[in-house]
Amino acid sequence: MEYNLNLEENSLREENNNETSYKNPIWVFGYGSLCWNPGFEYQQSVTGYVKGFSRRFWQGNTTHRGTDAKPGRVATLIEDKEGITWGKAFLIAAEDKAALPYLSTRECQLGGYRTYSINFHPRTLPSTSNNTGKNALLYVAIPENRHWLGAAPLPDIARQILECHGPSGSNAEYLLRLADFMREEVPEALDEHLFSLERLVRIFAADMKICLKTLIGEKPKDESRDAKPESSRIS
Ligand SMILES: N[C@@H](CCC(=O)N[C@@H](CS)C(=O)NCC(=O)O)C(=O)O
Repeated sequence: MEYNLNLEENSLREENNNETSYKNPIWVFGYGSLCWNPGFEYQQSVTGYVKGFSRRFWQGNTTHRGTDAKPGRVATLIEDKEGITWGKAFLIAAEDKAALPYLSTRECQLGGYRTYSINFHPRTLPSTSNNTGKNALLYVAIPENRHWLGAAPLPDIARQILECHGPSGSNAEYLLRLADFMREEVPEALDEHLFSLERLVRIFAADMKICLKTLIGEKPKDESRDAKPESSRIS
């Protein structure tokens, strides 16, 4: 699958993976672990969405939620003309010199993602008048990368997620915290792929008498400068 990298409103515009500083504050849009575990300092965050893409657990991962022997599955975006993907955008201060190098290592070097820019639509901040949203960096794994796994039957993906674990924790934590983020932040949004996987993981865990609470552990602390304690409901 080739991404149409031309400069249409909803397309991805590739950026230099190694760009580490910008003259102005810059938005980074997260739609996977960045939603609940950004791991970098930011000035503010806002829930929002991107158009023209859907989220899929089609990216393999051996450095955070899996191993070389048993790769896990993490989120990426695929082109979908009718798609809307909700996530969270983080504003990084222009003088911040740590966040982008951190993200480049975490996402690109370790995860096989590439850096793009896209228009995102904040839910609460006033979008620009012509409703094109705000420009943001985001990290997307495309099929040509070395970790790509691609589509598979949902039960197979769910079993893989339930079985895998890596240096950052269980693959199940990754899935369930993202589902939790969506329920808490965007209860009205439907993400059939995400919630079907969550349902299957919960069913398989019950069948195998796996305690998900133990598998998931404590939620990472928020790095925002005005961190508010967040409820982390995992049952
Ligand atoms: N780029 C997506 C996905 C990012 C993602 O999930 N990356 C993984 C694999 S490189 C990661 O950083 N995981 C950290 C973790 O699982 O705690 C996002 O915006 O959230």
